[in-house]
Amino acid sequence: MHGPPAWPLRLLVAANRKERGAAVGFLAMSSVITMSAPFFLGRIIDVIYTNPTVDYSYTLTRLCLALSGVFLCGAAANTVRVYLMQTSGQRIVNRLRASLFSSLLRQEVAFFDKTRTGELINRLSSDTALLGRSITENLSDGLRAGAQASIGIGMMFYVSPQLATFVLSVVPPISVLAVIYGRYLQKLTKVMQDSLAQTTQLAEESIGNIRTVRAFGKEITEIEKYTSKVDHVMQLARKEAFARAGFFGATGLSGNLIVLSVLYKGGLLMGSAHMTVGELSSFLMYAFWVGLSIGGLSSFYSELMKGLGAGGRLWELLERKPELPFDEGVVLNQESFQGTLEFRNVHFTYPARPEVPIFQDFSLCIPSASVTALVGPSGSGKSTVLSLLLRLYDPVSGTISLDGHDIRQLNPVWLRSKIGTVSQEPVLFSCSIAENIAYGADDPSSVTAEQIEKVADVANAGAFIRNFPQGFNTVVGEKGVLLSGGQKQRIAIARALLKNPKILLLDEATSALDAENEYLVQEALDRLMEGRTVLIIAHRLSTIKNANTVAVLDQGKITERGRHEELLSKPNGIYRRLMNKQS
Ligand SMILES: Nc1ncnc2c1ncn2[C@@H]1O[C@H](COP(=O)(O)OP(=O)(O)OP(=O)(O)O)[C@@H](O)[C@H]1O
Repeated sequence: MHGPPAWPLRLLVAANRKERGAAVGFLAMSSVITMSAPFFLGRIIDVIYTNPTVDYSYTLTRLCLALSGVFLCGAAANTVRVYLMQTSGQRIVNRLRASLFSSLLRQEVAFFDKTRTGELINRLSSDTALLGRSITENLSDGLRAGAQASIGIGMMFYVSPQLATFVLSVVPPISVLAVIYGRYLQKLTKVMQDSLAQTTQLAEESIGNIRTVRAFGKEITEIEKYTSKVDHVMQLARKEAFARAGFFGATGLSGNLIVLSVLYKGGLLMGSAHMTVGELSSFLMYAFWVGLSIGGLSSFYSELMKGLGAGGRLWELLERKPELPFDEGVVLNQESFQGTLEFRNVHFTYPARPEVPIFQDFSLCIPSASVTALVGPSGSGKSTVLSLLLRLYDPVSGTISLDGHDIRQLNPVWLRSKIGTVSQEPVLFSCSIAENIAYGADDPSSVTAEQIEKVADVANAGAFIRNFPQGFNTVVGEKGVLLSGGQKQRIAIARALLKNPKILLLDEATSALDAENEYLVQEALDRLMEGRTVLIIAHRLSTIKNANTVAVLDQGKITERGRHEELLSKPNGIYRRLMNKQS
């Protein structure tokens, strides 16, 4: 098991104190009442047996009525206990989910390069529920079984110490069996939850990419892959079922054997007049309850082991410290913030692929309030430059600075709040267009409809949005599938306009838009770029020609830098070759 074993208990302690106290109180009450029943029932039997007292029917009625009242209280206490445990259980699951989600979203981007979405979703939905159930409802049932077993055993000794000693010599072997079974279950659950996580991963990927799956006609392949994953889960479930069946068979058998041995030994004791029939009946009922409670305890134990099996992975994720800081560091004041960016002797490899160097001695200055166009062959690392500026990754060595401050010293949340991005394939959320645009603001709820319409107009998006029947309330579908590429881009530009950042990172679309769309997007981009520090991954000649500087990225470093015409005039320049190839 990972992490300190006491942590599920910590979670439990975190649940509402009053509720917990009340639940334990009601638990004690219902257990005591349930366990007093056999004693009084034994008394009643003795009353029935020794019938010829004067007040026979009066005593019997009174005893039965009193006992019914007590049972009623017991039932009420039990009802409240179950209710409280169920609600506090859900609260713990919710809290667990919220903390896990919050821990996940703070992780560095490299973590998501290595971990798959479906797996994380499974941890969030299935593992949390399993663990939550195991430490609440199950714990409550377990406590009850424990309380009843101890009271029962105590009462057995009270009623007949001789018989009790005889019976209890049978219990230890069953406990050993339970421990072995629990260990096995804990291991199995870990494998099972991992396997379930893989299944969710596969489903998430196929459903999320249904267009690609359909275009390649791979539905059947995907279905087969999914089925085989599900089959694997089934195999594991079968193993668990087998162990469970054996275990429960064994405990059931030993329960019956205990009852039989009580009857046998008790019969002998009664024959030698050491016990009354009422006492033997009470004892039998206690033995029966103890048997049931021990059964309950073993299922509690096995459920707990399952919870701990699922909990180990959750714990790893909950406790994981992001490798890059999330919201700490220096914040530059408004006056000293200019927006000059500089890479100096940067070496970089992706953490997921440390053996492949992307940048070696990469240096580049991006002056404030000017446009720098970045060009270079495909795969040369242009998008990586943008990722490093957003501090999605840290360089292996060298520095990246903003106005002379190493960005590793700056607060990443502040840094990103000053940077706007529009990528080739802008990602929209499956909400309304207005909400998608407002996403750019620090506080989306304070953005007015007028502000949204204004930026949409500046981004040349207002007209087409108003043409939709639902206007700005049109829902764009998952990742914006209900919009065209050019429309998505203009919405992304409006979003960036609303953010109004000093620094702008743009990735120009390579895919050709039609002339009309192209013009509208270009005009919107030009308006967006005005007065900001811009780094643009440029593909279009017009963008390159208009840039204040063109930087050529090749083989992990900037090889040439200057205006378009200057670079073109170099006879053997890489830029010249690149441009020739393009045209
Ligand atoms: N998250 C990642 N983990 C590991 N390697 C990556 C990652 N992202 C990109 N790479 C690798 O880094 C190199 C540079 O990729 P990058 O996307 O920066 O190139 P690019 O110049 O923007 O390419 P293009 O013009 O085709 O978009 C590529 O070889 C790519 O395989």
